Amino acid sequence: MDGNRRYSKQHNLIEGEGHRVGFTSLMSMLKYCYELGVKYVTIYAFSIENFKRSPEEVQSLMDLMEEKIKGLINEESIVNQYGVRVYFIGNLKLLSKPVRLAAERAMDATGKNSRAVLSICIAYTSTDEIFHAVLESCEEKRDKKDEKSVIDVTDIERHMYMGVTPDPDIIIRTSGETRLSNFLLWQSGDCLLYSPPVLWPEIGFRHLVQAVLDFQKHFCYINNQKKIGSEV
Ligand SMILES: CC(C)=CCC/C(C)=C/CC/C(C)=C/COP(=O)(O)OP(=O)(O)O
Repeated sequence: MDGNRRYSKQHNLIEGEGHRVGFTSLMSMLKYCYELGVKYVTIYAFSIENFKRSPEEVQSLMDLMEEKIKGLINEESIVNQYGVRVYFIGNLKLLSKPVRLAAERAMDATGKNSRAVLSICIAYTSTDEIFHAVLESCEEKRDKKDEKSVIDVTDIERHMYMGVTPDPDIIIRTSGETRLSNFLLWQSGDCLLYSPPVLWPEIGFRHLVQAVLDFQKHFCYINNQKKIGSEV
């Protein structure tokens, strides 16, 4: 969700307002996704790197997160309207207690929803996720005194925070940026990156449709290549 602060500046809004408008865009995009039948959506809401922003900005973002996470479990929220199970993904120990508790409550409250899955990456970076997964895999081997003492890829994947969802088909990053910024590096090997030239608060239905069309074009090409036996 790139570009919230630039949107604030461009529209002479007070600092932090861009993130509020960004949250409204997020809710609209989720509604479009669920209406189109997208079952898994993962959002990059706050990276471990984001903790390096000014203490005031971090605090105001955490306050916003707490407020919005609590709102997610209201009866009329999109999450409940569409039967969405929510996961918070990342190094949740790094969050303040109120945000962590709100996240845990939202995961509990939506635990029985099964029509779609929303994974919210918060205090997340991909390298941190991979490091934790490798560490936990090694500890598991050590504790179980497994005769097969070497870890393999399936061990690491079982311990990924993202183990609750399949690998993504499309990553959408706004404001024309084509960097992954430490997001889903392990999971995005075969993924389309779509980068519309708008700030996150300006994203709309047409961008989602374009992303899906690009994806379909890309995979038609790959499937045709497979049919004629070429290397992809
Ligand atoms: C509960 C829940 C899911 C809440 C989400 C709240 C929300 C909209 C968070 C976005 C935070 C963020 C760092 C956005 C990136 O824009 P930026 O600050 O990097 O903007 P810039 O690219 O213009 O600097």
